[in-house]
Amino acid sequence: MKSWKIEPREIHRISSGGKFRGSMHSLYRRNSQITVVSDDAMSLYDCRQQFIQTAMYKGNKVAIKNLNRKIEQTRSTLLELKRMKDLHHDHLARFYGACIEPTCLLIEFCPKGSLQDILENDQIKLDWMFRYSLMHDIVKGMSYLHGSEIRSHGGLKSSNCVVDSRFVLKITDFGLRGLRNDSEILSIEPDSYAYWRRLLWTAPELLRMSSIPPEGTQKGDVFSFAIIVHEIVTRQGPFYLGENVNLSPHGK
Ligand SMILES: Nc1nc2c(ncn2[C@@H]2O[C@H](COP(=O)(O)OP(=O)(O)OP(=O)(O)O)[C@@H](O)[C@H]2O)c(=O)[nH]1
Repeated sequence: MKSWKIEPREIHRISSGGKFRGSMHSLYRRNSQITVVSDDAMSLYDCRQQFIQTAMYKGNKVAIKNLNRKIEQTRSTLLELKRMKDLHHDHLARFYGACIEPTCLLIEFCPKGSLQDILENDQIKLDWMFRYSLMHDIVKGMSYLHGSEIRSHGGLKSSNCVVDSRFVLKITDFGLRGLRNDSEILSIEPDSYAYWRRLLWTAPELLRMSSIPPEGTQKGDVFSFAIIVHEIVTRQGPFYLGENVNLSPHGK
């Protein structure tokens, strides 16, 4: 039985996520604290979340990842879909399954947005305990992923770390690389800012390859993790080296 297979009638699409209310609230988790300074901060959050389509599936709010091509039901694809469906961990966004027509993947939706959104939003104050707990969540999720049959992520970056309603960080966008990659690459314009930006988390030894394996490597994931740790520490985006350091090729 294909436990991962989802029928279109089971997916109830919704246009936008819920709004957060309250002018100032603090949320606690494992001795750490995040302070959301104003309602505006959360409105900004909601705007950023429109990038991912959401739906209800069996009473769960899910993120929908549309694929531009058909799921070819080869032995290896079927095996990986089953592996993905069977993978359960507190720090990995759950894979609910795939729909054949229209072709899409259904993944656990985390309402607080991505780690990148949170770090870029200076209305949100993060104390050090909270920052450490975010790093720790990534370590736990990645360590489980590396020990699983999926073996590596290949696209770990701060926008692929999402935060749930209890402020637990979960890693998303892993596995099924063969299915996702074409759709993702096709939707990015070559030589655009987005095209180059996604490579900021890619390890140099992979960048040197003529064709980067979509599933990456475990060592490559460790490099990506280090970039994320730097982002969490500086809150200035990847590769920030201080006010007066310009890494641009045109910088003096
Ligand atoms: N709020 C929220 N945002 C999510 C969730 N999953 C993904 N996103 C965001 O939705 C946006 C689009 O995600 P994707 O379709 O995976 O694409 P991408 O991350 O831009 O591209 P790749 O990582 O290269 O696949 C990104 O900014 C993600 O951070 C989620 O569960 N909750």
